Amino acid sequence: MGGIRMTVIPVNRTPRPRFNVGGLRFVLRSPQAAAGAAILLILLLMGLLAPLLTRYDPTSLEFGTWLKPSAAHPLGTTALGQDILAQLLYGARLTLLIGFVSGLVATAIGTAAGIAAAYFGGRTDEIINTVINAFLVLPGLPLLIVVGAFLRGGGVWSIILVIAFTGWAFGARVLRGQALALRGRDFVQAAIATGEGPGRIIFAEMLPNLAGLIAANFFSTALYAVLSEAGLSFLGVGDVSKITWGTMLYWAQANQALLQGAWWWIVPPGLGIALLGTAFALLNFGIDEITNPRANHANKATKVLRRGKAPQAVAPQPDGPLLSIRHLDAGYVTPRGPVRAVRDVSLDVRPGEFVGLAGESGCGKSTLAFAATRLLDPPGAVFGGEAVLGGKDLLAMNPEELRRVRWKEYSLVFQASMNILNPVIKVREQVYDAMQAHGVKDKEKLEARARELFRLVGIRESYLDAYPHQLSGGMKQRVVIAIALALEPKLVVMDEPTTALDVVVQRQILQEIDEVRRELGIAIIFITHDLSLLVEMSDRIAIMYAGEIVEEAPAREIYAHPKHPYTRRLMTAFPPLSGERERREGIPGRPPPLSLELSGCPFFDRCPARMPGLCDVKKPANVEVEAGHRVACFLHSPAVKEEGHALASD
Ligand SMILES: Nc1ncnc2c1ncn2[C@@H]1O[C@H](COP(=O)(O)OP(=O)(O)OP(=O)(O)O)[C@@H](O)[C@H]1O
Repeated sequence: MGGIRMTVIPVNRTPRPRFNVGGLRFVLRSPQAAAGAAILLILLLMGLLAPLLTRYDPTSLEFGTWLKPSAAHPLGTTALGQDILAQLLYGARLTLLIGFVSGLVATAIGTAAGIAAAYFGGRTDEIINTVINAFLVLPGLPLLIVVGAFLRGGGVWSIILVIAFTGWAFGARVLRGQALALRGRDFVQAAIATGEGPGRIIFAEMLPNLAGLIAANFFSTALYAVLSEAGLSFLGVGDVSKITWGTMLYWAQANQALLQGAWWWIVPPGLGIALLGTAFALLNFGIDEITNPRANHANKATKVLRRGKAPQAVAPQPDGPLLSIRHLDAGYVTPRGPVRAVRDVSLDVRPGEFVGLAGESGCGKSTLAFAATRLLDPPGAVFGGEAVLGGKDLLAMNPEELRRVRWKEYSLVFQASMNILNPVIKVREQVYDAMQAHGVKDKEKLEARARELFRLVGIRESYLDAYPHQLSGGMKQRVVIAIALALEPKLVVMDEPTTALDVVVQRQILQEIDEVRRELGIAIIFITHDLSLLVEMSDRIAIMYAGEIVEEAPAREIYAHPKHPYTRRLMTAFPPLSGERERREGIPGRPPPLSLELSGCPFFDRCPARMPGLCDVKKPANVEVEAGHRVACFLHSPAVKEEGHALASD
């Protein structure tokens, strides 16, 4: 199915941050993050409480030189007679500031560049990617030294700028790669298809999924910043008049502390840098663990609890169709001309009715469903006709009118719908979102409705707290069905909603769907290849062939007395509802290409009962041959048949 798969069910998300990466709860949940945070906190406190932890001024030269560690100077003194403990404590301030601020600036640049490149693509991506690559191929240290030397004398802020300027590109590249993958995911495509703006998509859909990566990026850039500052200072390129752990190492080296055997001058700042690096690395791992729900949770057993509920009476079906499709023409605009996948199709769906749509692969079922619900994306196009839902022609609505009725009046579930669930957002919020987007704000109502929906589709309520990956495919599809039902639409279009699932789960879900629609009186258009399934479930079945509806009748009637030769062949191609399984015949031949215009019956070439000179010359009209039973075949329409014969003998 080209062009239509991105269109989805009514998930409308509100842009709110869903990650509280810094939350204490999260830190406590990951031992690594907890250890990293503890080390960082200690180093931070060292800097902040420096005046309380030492009574010495770090720049004071009043002590003896090269003093070994002692009670008066626990870490000894420098060659100039400064107290090393005081330098270590005060040095933590600038070291941490440079690490954090450079990390933040570089991460912000990298994130903005990476996401902008991935989201906007095309020229924007080309330009940003070229700049990223240019920065990546420039050797890091020489670049740092050159820019550092250039900005020398600019103080701490110039160091921060230098580090951020040279350190953003790696993060940008990683972010771009991830964001590109994310942009192709169904839930982002869904957001685009439902008309969400770039800001909302980037901040509400993409950023939460990239939060782990961005956090990891921040900590690795902060680590890079601390090491770069140490390196620059060590080489004397930084501002060596300031006290940082890097400049401490510079002065120790400049005074040949190692040759003097003054290890106490080198070890403390070296250890400080190593500890800070360890803290950032641990936080990095921990945050990955926290923000990546897959890594965080073992895949739990996803046993589905089904409730034993007696089916209730079918909702009364008042006269008049809920959906009336009239002379719908739709298909695809291709370089080789239009493909007419839906040809002059008319079909009514009454309130509460279960209408099955069957036919071989490629006959236009999905195109019909998507076109009629105005969800056909380019290159798909509606060429003509109307689709009147509750008195309003969907095909004539402006985008705003359409947005108001879509999802509230009708929704859609298709085979890959479960992929529209955002993997990093709990299921509860995704169910809430659909309702919130249409005005339900009261938390209690939202929760009660979410629970009710889960009960309806047969999922234990506790799974509202789960992330999508914790659910099996069947459960995810149930969640999507629950969301599609959230606003109690009058019509739900289901395009092979269970095909990707195993047979047992398929059955269970289909029974649930049937019960739900009976309970809520929702009309359903159900598309599947499985005709025997449709016969069991549907009130009415429409058979499509080569873009046309060739037969339409109550389910039992079409099963017991199929009239169109194609329907008959289709029935024999499927196993019977009961009795022994036997080998089934396929239908020989292929349907005609939908790019062709056909003058006669589209089944002519494969029809065992074809009447040359008639069926290939004139198109049989779709007429009601018995109450509620329509067929487009000369064999079953005497009047038309006579007319056709007259034509054939002309
Ligand atoms: N993007 C596209 N460009 C051109 N032709 C397309 C495109 N998408 C679908 N088609 C054609 O439209 C016709 C109808 O496709 P459609 O998917 O509606 O059939 P279907 O009956 O739903 O098939 P299936 O059961 O396999 O999903 C097919 O012949 C298909 O090749």
